[in-house]
Amino acid sequence: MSSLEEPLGLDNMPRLSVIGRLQHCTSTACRPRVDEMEMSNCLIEGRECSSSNSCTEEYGWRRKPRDMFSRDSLIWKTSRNDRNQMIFNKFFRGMPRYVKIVEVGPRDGLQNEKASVPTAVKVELIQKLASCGLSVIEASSFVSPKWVPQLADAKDVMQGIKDVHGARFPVLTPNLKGFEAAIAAGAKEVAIFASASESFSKSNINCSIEESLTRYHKVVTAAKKLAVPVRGYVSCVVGCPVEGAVPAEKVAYVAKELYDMGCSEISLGDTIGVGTPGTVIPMLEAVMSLIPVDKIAVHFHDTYGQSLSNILVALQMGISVIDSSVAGLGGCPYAKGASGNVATEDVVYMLNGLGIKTNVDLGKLMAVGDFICKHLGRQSGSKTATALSKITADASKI
Ligand SMILES: CC(C)(COP(=O)([O-])OP(=O)([O-])OC[C@H]1O[C@@H](n2cnc3c(N)ncnc32)[C@H](O)[C@@H]1OP(=O)([O-])[O-])[C@@H](O)C(=O)NCCC(=O)NCCSC(=O)C[C@@](C)(O)CC(=O)[O-]
Repeated sequence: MSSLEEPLGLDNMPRLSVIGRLQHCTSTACRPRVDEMEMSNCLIEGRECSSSNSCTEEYGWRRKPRDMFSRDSLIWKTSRNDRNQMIFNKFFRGMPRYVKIVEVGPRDGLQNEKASVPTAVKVELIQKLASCGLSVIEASSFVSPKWVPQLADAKDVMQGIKDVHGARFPVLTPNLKGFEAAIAAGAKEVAIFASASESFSKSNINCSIEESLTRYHKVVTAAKKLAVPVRGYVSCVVGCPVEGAVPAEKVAYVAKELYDMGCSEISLGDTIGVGTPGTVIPMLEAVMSLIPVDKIAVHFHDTYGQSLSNILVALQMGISVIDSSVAGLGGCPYAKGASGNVATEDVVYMLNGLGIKTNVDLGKLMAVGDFICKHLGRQSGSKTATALSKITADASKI
């Protein structure tokens, strides 16, 4: 594989001298405009910044490129490792060293498939995913088969994976009935799913937010008695297909309710994938003001191609649990237009490039994506898998 095909890691970041040369490039197209360099007001992340101090401290490279990269400058003289460390500190401080990926393909991925996937294929999919090093794989849902017929075989799936080791296999439970069925089928972990939007709560689980919280309280109480960990989802954390923008305070409220009732982890779902860093950051800030960051997971759908940028800001904010779906499978039957989850392959590729460990074997994962896509008769939703499969037949070397 050529160097271009590997994710760019910190060790192979372009040297600052190269960036410096780019800054000095004489073409008018790329030379910083004098008015950009000299003006006392500059625009940072879309907002006006009148203080020249904050601009030069935080974004000095924008205001004074020549000084920063001149041959006499400190940066020019420091060793390459030191320079990379400086870059790391500037952009990646606070990012986790290890990220737990929660693979939701067998549940979120398959719940929206038109064609019914045979139980044996689901079981094989889960086995293969576990062999990639994924430590948490959401296996199915114990929901009403009238509502989600695609997962009506949840009990059989649990039976089929009872001898699969090395990963945890939580399942979704919408009520006590689902919880009891899940436990009887051998589930050791469950997830409950509330919404930050009233309309979506009604269409997804046929009750209001408050009613769902009362229902979930009963599930968590029953789970506590059996020492079964419960994950709590909040859907529509940025936007709702019916109501539009969802206030961050509402998301924080529902997240806190789930946390206070005893959920061990809160996954924040951008169900219809409308979030951008511009809306995700304030939403995460609101939740993080009420819940410890190490209890928060992010769950992005890639409808508008924003997932990776949203994940990057979540990482920068210290979040270390990311939900994703092999081959980008997925979508919610009750959220019209919602596309698949962010592809696990794309997440792993980005995390590899950032030097963040996941313990997931990308080559094996691509093969699993290939396996399920062939069964579904569709192309992979992963850009990484699509690109790398064209380049190398031996993906295990990645
Ligand atoms: C919540 C209910 C059950 C309410 O559904 P309901 O119709 O209001 O419930 P009900 O209590 O009136 O029961 C109706 C029938 O369902 C049965 N029933 C009742 N509960 C169960 C159960 N657990 N398992 C099996 N059967 C069940 C019950 O026994 C009865 O059967 P009948 O007497 O008519 O033969 C229904 O709305 C439902 O199952 N909804 C689930 C919908 C779903 O799975 N949506 C996708 C989840 S994805 C998501 O939420 C987003 C997420 C998590 O991925 C994150 C993100 O992307 O944002």
